[in-house]
Amino acid sequence: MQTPAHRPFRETTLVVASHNPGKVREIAELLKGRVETVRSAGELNLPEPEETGDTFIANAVLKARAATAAGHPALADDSGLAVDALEGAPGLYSARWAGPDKDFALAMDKVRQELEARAAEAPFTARFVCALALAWPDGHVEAFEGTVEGTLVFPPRGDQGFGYDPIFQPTGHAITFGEMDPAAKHAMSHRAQAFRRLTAACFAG
Ligand SMILES: O=P(O)(O)OP(=O)(O)OP(=O)(O)OC[C@H]1O[C@@H](n2cnc3c(O)ncnc32)[C@H](O)[C@@H]1O
Ligand SMILES: [Mg+2]
Repeated sequence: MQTPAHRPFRETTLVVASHNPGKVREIAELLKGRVETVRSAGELNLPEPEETGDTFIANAVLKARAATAAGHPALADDSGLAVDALEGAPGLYSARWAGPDKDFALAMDKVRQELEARAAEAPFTARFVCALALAWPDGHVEAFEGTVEGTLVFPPRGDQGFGYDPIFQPTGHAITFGEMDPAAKHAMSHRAQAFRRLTAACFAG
């Protein structure tokens, strides 16, 4: 059986369909040298669509498709933290656990409280998952997923990165993503893994 061909990205402008400045920064870094002009959804005043999908891929696809309204291809990221002892929570609700003020100190503490409520014992194994969707204005979509395994540590450590980074210690490392140099995080993160798949398929030459 023939594997379906991926559509190469040949345009000059790409919209990063995210309203999270931490993500936009990481994605722009990962796209460096591959795209001439990168615009963000926020800068184009694109609305933040409701994330009604029941998978990371479904949400990434709906965010990417919504952002093609500006007439350019758009790249969206839907990601989250899945904790084994919490049956995969917060998962798709990772952003929502931070509440309307996007307070991640609160969200990380909620994770700690939920683990305590279940009398879960360390090591608290978890993974970050990232789905990337690249959509074109004609409706074509390419989507890829990446993960990184690790354990959770409390109290949170480090002020690099964003979101749940200060409690996530990737397997094989003694520091959290919050303590890690951004370049080191980019070399191993769930986002970097998904990016590797995306670039091999759509930015290969
Ligand atoms: O939907 P957009 O506009 O892209 O921004 P968002 O912050 O709402 O993003 P998601 O819906 O994908 O929610 C994912 C949440 O998971 C967390 N997350 C994802 N990747 C992360 C990373 O690399 N480090 C720490 N936390 C991460 C972070 O808190 C995000 O807010
Ligand atoms: Mg979101």
